[in-house]
Amino acid sequence: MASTTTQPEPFTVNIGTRRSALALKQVDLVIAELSAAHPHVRFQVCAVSVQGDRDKTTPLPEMGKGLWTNELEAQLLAGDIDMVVHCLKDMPTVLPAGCVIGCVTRREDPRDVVVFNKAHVDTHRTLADLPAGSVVGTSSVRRASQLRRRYPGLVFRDVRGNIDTRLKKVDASAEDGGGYDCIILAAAGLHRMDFGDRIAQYLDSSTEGGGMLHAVGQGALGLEVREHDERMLGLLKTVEHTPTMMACYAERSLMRTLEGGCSVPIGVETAWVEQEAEEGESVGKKLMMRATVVSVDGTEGVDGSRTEEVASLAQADSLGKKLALELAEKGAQKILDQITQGRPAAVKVGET
Ligand SMILES: NCc1[nH]cc(CCC(=O)O)c1CC(=O)O
Repeated sequence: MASTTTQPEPFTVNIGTRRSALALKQVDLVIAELSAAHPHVRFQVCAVSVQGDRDKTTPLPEMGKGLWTNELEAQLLAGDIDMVVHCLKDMPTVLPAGCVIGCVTRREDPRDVVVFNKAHVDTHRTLADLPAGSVVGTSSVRRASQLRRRYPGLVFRDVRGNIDTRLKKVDASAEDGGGYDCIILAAAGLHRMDFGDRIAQYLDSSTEGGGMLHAVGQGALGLEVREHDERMLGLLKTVEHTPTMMACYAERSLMRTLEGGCSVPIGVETAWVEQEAEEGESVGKKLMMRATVVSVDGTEGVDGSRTEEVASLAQADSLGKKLALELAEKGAQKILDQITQGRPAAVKVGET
């Protein structure tokens, strides 16, 4: 008797996304992973422009937290779409009721990088090569604050737009002068868009001459679904990258505890560290996390790190909370209160 295997019934999943080239590339990457695991599922991409795409003039810190996510989450809760692919770093640490992060996929390089305008590519390799008064383009308070602290002679100017727009703006500076000597971007976005050849310098805690810590969740993709949608939750389990999910959980817990938002100068770095197994001890996995909170003008900074065994999301959450409380006691809360209570920061991103 020939055995017959019943093929699962095909169905369609509607995936919500922003319209930017990076967002569409990221959805393609996720669909490729999901299709390999679930060949009977069809995927429909539903792209929309969101507040952060439409409003290109208001400085990001003044636009609130859900500028990249709110409209997509409304479609998810209305049942118009089944899932949303977000850049995890753009997701507020508290989600709307009824929404959950179904999974986090394998992380791209989480570091920030330096891209010089074309007039400098043969003479400048690092931020340390820039003379005082050079102009660095970034709309990120986190990036500007940390770099003001390490390179007090540099000038910071807002640069808005998607990756290709920002690359065009920095390259236009080579022709028309003014503009930017360099801009700061995420390695992940450039790698995914095949612009890796524009990267002159990677920035992290080990950068000679001064680097920076990346944004919470940077380089990772968060796949958001309705909290009781078991079919979607089941699909996503097959593309989850657990080490990334746990590390990002710890990072988001730190930011949630410090009540930061996407536009608050908090930087993090996480790494899984092997631990020597003591005689007879089971070898667990330890997660090292370092974090920094810097005043907008770069004159004050609080840094800390903590390493703990993390084998569950609860332990990841606890690590983030503990490090956040350590930073708060060391003075981070005072810095954050100055920013969030609307006290005019000494210098704002966008002022030259
Ligand atoms: N809204 C900006 C944004 N959100 C996510 C990324 C990079 C990709 C990622 O972190 O996964 C970027 C671009 C940048 O910071 O250069």
